[in-house]
Amino acid sequence: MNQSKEQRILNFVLQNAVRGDPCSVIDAIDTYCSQKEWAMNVGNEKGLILDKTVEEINPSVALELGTYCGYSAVRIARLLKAGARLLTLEFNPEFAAIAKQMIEFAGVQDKVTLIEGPSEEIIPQLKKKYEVDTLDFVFVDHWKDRYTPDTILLQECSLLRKGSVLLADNIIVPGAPEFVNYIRNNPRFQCTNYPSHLEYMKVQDAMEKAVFLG
Ligand SMILES: O=c1[nH]cnc2c(O)cc(-c3ccc(F)cc3)cc12
Ligand SMILES: [Mg+2]
Repeated sequence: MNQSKEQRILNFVLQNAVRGDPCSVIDAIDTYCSQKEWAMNVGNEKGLILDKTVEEINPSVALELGTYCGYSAVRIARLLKAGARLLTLEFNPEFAAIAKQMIEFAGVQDKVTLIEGPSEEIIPQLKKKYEVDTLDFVFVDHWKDRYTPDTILLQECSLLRKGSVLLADNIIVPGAPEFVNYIRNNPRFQCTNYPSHLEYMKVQDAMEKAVFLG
């Protein structure tokens, strides 16, 4: 049976990166996806904005919506302090299976909990089933139509506290205009826009940071 693109990305990492070295995994994915096959990893340009945001917050508990192949999970987890953890949600079983292997190869599996399923079902379980109190950081990078409902759901589930930071990818491409309108007009969030480019392309994209004011 033909291999998927995601399996080809993983194979390239297994053959070209160093087991236990998250940076080599990140570099291998960026090399493959910029030279061989485009894929929707956040990439190295927007990845630097993600890095700086994570370093600034130094989160104890982080959530990622949209794991895909695990590129940003590895990117975030490599920066987490001892004892800190990342929960990452992926709806697509094939993507989740690839990401699991990617995260383990990178050696960050002790910091990452990969949860397979729809975000609208998992978010309400985070407190009781996954022992989350509140979230320090949320990377929003799943399906644009879920950005707003899941941001509302996070609030309804009391998962955000004063100072919780959301960072959303793909504000321009594919675009999340309804989310931008919601978050920028919501007095409970302080927003900052970070212009950048679509991963591996000379196309304008942007990330939006939204600090929950409580
Ligand atoms: O669906 C997406 N989820 C999360 N991130 C994405 C991302 O960074 C880029 C894109 C994307 C962008 C342009 C295109 F022509 C086709 C797909 C989709 C997602
Ligand atoms: Mg994205």
